[in-house]
Amino acid sequence: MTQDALKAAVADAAVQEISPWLDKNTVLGIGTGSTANLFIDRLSPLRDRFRGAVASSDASAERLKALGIEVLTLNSAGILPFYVDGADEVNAALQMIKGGGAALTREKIVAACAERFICIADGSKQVKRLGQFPLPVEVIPMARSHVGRELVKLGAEPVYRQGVITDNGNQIIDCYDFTIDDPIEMEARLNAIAGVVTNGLFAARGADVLLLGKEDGVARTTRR
Ligand SMILES: O=C[C@H](O)[C@H](O)[C@H](O)COP(=O)(O)O
Repeated sequence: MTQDALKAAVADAAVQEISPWLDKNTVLGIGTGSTANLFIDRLSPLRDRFRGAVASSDASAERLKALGIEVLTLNSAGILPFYVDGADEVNAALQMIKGGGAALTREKIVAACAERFICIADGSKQVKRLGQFPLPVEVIPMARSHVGRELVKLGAEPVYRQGVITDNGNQIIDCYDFTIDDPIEMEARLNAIAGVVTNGLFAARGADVLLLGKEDGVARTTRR
């Protein structure tokens, strides 16, 4: 199976996962990226069964609207029953690295408002140890060099993601060759650097359910 077929399989599985819980008041949290896009596409035939969605990026909001799904602001939506999103890496504890598409900050905010985070990913995203994928850090532009120096002190090799401006008007630094022994501790340490908006470690608040696409089917794991 191709990677796209595995992504499509987990998008289907996520629709099945949430479908029994939909009603006219349901507002869903929706992530960003190629896997989330496939989920959005599969959600559109069900649009009359739920109220709408909060999107974690302008791109996802546009896709939802184009398919006739109402997009609400997070402030008007309140607590969301589900947040469905992809990941760049996910470990056995369902902690993740996200932000390959630069949407990490809004993803973290929408996920924080969700009762259940459903991570949908093809099998290539599963890792024993987080950090082979360069960890994205969103920074206030004037702080970029300062944050870069602090990241070097923490053992990372920071690389400015040229030409990328986030939906929040900020910049991204990717951390290469980064040893992450304790994801929860590192998530907090990085967020404490002045000028960091957030980082792509989703460890303190990992996923609650992982739907992982493999050759022999979709494996469902819940957080222990
Ligand atoms: O900023 C982007 C998000 O964190 C994505 O969820 C992540 O990069 C995975 O994207 P994809 O489903 O395209 O692999």
